[in-house]
Amino acid sequence: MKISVQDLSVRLAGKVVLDQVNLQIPTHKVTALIGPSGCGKSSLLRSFNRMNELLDDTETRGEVWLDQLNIYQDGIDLAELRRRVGIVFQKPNPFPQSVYENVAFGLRLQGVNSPRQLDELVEAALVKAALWQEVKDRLYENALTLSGGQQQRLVIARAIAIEPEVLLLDEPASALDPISTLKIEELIYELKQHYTIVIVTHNMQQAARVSDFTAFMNMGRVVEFDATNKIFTDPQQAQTEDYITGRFG
Ligand SMILES: Nc1ncnc2c1ncn2[C@@H]1O[C@H](COP(=O)(O)OP(=O)(O)OP(=O)(O)O)[C@@H](O)[C@H]1O
Repeated sequence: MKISVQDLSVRLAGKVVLDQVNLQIPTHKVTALIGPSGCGKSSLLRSFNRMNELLDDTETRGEVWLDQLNIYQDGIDLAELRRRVGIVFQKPNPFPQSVYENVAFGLRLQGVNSPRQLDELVEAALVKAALWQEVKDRLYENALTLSGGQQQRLVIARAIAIEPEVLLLDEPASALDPISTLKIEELIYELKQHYTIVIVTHNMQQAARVSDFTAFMNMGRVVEFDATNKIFTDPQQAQTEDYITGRFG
């Protein structure tokens, strides 16, 4: 297991958004979080690198373990935690700087200063993000001139340049056209060889295509967690079945 969630409850502005969640996220697999709008998928995802705390008035109880580290214990280095557990959001958010600089930025913060080493690591990250061929002649153009799908792959390159162990993807393709979505899905398939991936998606076909395991959530709880194939063909809970057959949500 890469991440172990134990009795995790989260309140945002006094409202319970996660209620005693227990979940085990397997290493080097893709785990999808699905469920109706507002059920707590993003809040659960953000608890894996303590991003909920960036919001006002949050309260977290319970434990989240990253390997042997209890990430909610006192004295955690949050910058290092967020290096190990990177996150990509729905809307691509590259910096308004060059393609190259978007990827180099985090590397410089990690202390990589040699131009040759930076060049190598930027290229490697863009290759891994399946973007290199499209941008190798545009490295010094503003990242905002890329298409939305390219921008999202750039953001993924930026996240993986600093060698995270876990990649959190919060609806990474929902703002993209079908072809860009397919590219992101193919990329997820490649990336799971190196990273543990957790993806929030509204799109059940997408969850079925890209994930190995699926957690179905409802009203702040994990109702059912199992192999994706099992969840979509033989769910054990009536609520899960109702959701995947489109009876609610
Ligand atoms: N900053 C906030 N302050 C207070 N409540 C919030 C905040 N962000 C989210 N919530 C509430 O927390 C609950 C869970 O939200 P969350 O975004 O985790 O759900 P979700 O399943 O990801 O939803 P969606 O699929 O619509 O994105 C919702 O009821 C939402 O209204």
